[in-house]
Amino acid sequence: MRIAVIGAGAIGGTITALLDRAGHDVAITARGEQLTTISSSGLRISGGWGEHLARPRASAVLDATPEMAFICTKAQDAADAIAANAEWLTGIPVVIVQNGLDGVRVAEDLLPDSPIVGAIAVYAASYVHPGLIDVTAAGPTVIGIDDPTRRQIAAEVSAVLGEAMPTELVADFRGAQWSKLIVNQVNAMPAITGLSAQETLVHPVLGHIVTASMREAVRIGFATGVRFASLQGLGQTLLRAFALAPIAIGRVLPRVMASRMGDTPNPGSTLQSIRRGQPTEIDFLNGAVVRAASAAGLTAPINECLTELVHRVEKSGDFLEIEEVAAVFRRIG
Ligand SMILES: NC(=O)C1=CN([C@@H]2O[C@H](COP(=O)(O)OP(=O)(O)OC[C@H]3O[C@@H](n4cnc5c(N)ncnc54)[C@H](OP(=O)(O)O)[C@@H]3O)[C@@H](O)[C@H]2O)C=CC1
Ligand SMILES: CC(C)(CO)C(=O)C(=O)O
Repeated sequence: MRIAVIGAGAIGGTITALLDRAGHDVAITARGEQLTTISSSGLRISGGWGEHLARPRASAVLDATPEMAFICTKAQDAADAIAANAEWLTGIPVVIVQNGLDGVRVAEDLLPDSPIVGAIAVYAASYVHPGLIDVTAAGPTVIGIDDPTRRQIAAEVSAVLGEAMPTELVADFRGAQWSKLIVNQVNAMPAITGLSAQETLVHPVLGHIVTASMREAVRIGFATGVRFASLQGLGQTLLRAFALAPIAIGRVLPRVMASRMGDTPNPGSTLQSIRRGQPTEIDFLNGAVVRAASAAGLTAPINECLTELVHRVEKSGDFLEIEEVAAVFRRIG
């Protein structure tokens, strides 16, 4: 099948390489050194799904209409990326592989004549350098079948992607997005400290703060009527217990998440943006929790503080020492 991937980073690179390995004709949009390298030497994947050197067609924007497309940018870049390729994306299934809550709506607004399918990557990948993506933890791609008019198309997307990597269908995509938003509570601390997600989750002080932010996000979810769908072991029942439990007991959850990430250090996608000097997605992660709280007349001070600290590191380029982070959170209680 002729498939396009927009965004040649960790997730777009992984999808491209694995679809290429499965025998599909893949075109990828890329920029700068990543474009030059993929065009000259191909795109290599390593890690959880083995090694493969893919030879996709690479260009700055698409130049033909594929039969299916995957949008794999960070949330803040999706609108520009879709707009730049819109003429080639009209009328075909477009799959938005993105964290946060907004991806499907943004794509639907820009591509009213294309069936949009929401997807969530539940694996971890790192952009190592131009031409090389490393899968640090394998896992499924969760695909939404919540819209009955697009259920068949979502099933086709799952069948095609399923030839390349594991997929799961989920009826409550919004609930799955919220569960992933809770998982993404692990992203901020690596971006603030420069440490891996595993290091921050097991650290006595940083892990405590992540547990508190996660619990705050879960509580905001419940307070605003979210039904958490089952994703990575998280779901309504476990998260209800987590929301009520004292922090000392809740600490188990981030520790379990760290052990599930395995031994390869996972920087998370937010620290990867910081390392490349790019704007982060934090306004769509912890920031989404703050907005959900505010819309319901509530506050989410821990998520607000984490969002601000990530923006501080984004601007300065300097990571915070653990003691500095601890002092900030002591002040907000
Ligand atoms: N990495 C991970 O382990 C996981 C990531 N996710 C989610 O997947 C999504 C993608 O993340 P990830 O792959 O890590 O992000 P990356 O930053 O690695 O990749 C994003 C890619 O999009 C490209 N891009 C940015 N703007 C445009 C544009 N206007 N037109 C075309 N391409 C553009 C970037 O190019 P350039 O570098 O030139 O700006 C980059 O290659 C995010 O929502 C993330 O939260 C979900 C699960 C795990
Ligand atoms: C779950 C996690 C942390 C996997 O890397 C992720 O979704 C991300 O990096 O954005």
